[in-house]
Amino acid sequence: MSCRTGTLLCWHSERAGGEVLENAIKALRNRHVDIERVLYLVQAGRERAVPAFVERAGIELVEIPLDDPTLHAGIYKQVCSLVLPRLRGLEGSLHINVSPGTPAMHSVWLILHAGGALPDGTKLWSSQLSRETRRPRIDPVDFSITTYLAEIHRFARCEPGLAVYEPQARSAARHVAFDHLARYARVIGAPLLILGERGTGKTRLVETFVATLKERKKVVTVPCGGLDSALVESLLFGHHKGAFTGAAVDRLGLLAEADGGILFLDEVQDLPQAAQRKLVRVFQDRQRRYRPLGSDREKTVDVELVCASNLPVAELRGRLDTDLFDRLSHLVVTVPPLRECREDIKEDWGRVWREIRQREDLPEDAPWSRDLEQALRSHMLRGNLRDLQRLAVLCMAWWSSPDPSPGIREALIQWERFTLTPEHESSAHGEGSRTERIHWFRARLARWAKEQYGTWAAAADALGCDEKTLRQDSIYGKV
Ligand SMILES: Nc1ncnc2c1ncn2[C@@H]1O[C@H](COP(=O)(O)OP(=O)(O)OP(=O)(O)O)[C@@H](O)[C@H]1O
Repeated sequence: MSCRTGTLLCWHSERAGGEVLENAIKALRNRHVDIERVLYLVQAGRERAVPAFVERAGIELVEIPLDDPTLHAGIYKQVCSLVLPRLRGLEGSLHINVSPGTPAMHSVWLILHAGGALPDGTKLWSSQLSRETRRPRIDPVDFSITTYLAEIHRFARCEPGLAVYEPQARSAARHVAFDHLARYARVIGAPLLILGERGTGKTRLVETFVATLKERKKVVTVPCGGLDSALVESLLFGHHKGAFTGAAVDRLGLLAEADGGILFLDEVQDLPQAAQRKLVRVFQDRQRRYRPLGSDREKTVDVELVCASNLPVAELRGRLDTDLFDRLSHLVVTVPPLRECREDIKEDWGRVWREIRQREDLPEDAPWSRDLEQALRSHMLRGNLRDLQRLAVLCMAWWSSPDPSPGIREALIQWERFTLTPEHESSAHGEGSRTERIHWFRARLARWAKEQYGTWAAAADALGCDEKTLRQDSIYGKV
């Protein structure tokens, strides 16, 4: 039988030494898995305990700094940042010997596996010496738990070009939102309402995460703001030929089109009142009954309802039919604005960049510099992901090689000059935390001075500061 080739991941065993690794490789070969590459993980500072053959055999030694090898969180964090990146673009299969190391090290492999963080098809193995024969053996670990994280990762791998949020958000606000989303999306038959400012990615979340979590591939998205109120009922519920003037042929309607999937009403507050009332009746019981226009027979569909709105909940209550609001307000998730998720901003920026980047001469990974970091960490980002998209496009337009810094600086100035939120929406004292307001004020002052005195040098002179400070200030905050 031919051998499959693969990569083996294994912690160094303090107790049993290099034998564990050698035995695991042999035992895998007996199972027709030929290990070509080994990532041998050793706690930083313990390298001297690593057997000499590891170096001779060209094994990749990965030193992992750990304050305490019994703490799951520390191990998890280090493995995510030091080991997982090495697995990108892996050829062949991945095998993990979960046996060596502390129990916490052991369980982190299981957690990563259940969370979908490892490449598809990764195999977990448990190695030991057979009690009877004293020969090495290796057994598959059956740990086929799947979590919503695993499902989302799988989705992201299927659609690599599409930017989707990382399910393991770093910020508390996003983490809580995704946790709620995962719980609520799994409730079958209950409408889900997703709130959030413009550009927080609600539509994409529904079409990806929510669809995956609900295990429904089809999502029929209805942008309610653009519907013609005279035709909306026929559009949603369908009609029979001759139901009204102009109904020349039968129309199935979006509800029927969504059968077996999700009907997603985006900006639900813009749905005309009559259609809202009719929807309440459709979703009042599990049978989802409705009557197409001009028909005397009821139809039933199997549809999950998801709605989204960028209005705050109090305002939405005022805009929606009372019964529809009551129906929709059982399961509500608010996607936080980007300014409340600063810890995630670098990843967000990276995803936006990769999705927008089209030219081969631009780097695949988003640029990152002190200027960019400061701007992204202090800008109000009222347009959320769309602000990042605008910055990415500007950076691409001003890109300069081989040193991109001047172009990025210019892009930041242009970015700050125009904001996606109209001026009157921001208060005279800025918005957000004290630090954010101070940045906002400094940015306005710097730009005002530049306009007033003509050049950065003259403006700095007039304000009694250095030019560099003033230029830096100008790219912070929101005008
Ligand atoms: N996780 C993401 N990472 C990067 N870009 C994203 C992500 N999700 C969505 N986008 C992009 O951000 C933009 C805004 O996304 P989306 O339309 O889903 O937001 P929204 O909250 O529905 O906005 P609106 O309320 O204005 O319709 C889209 O152009 C989309 O391509």
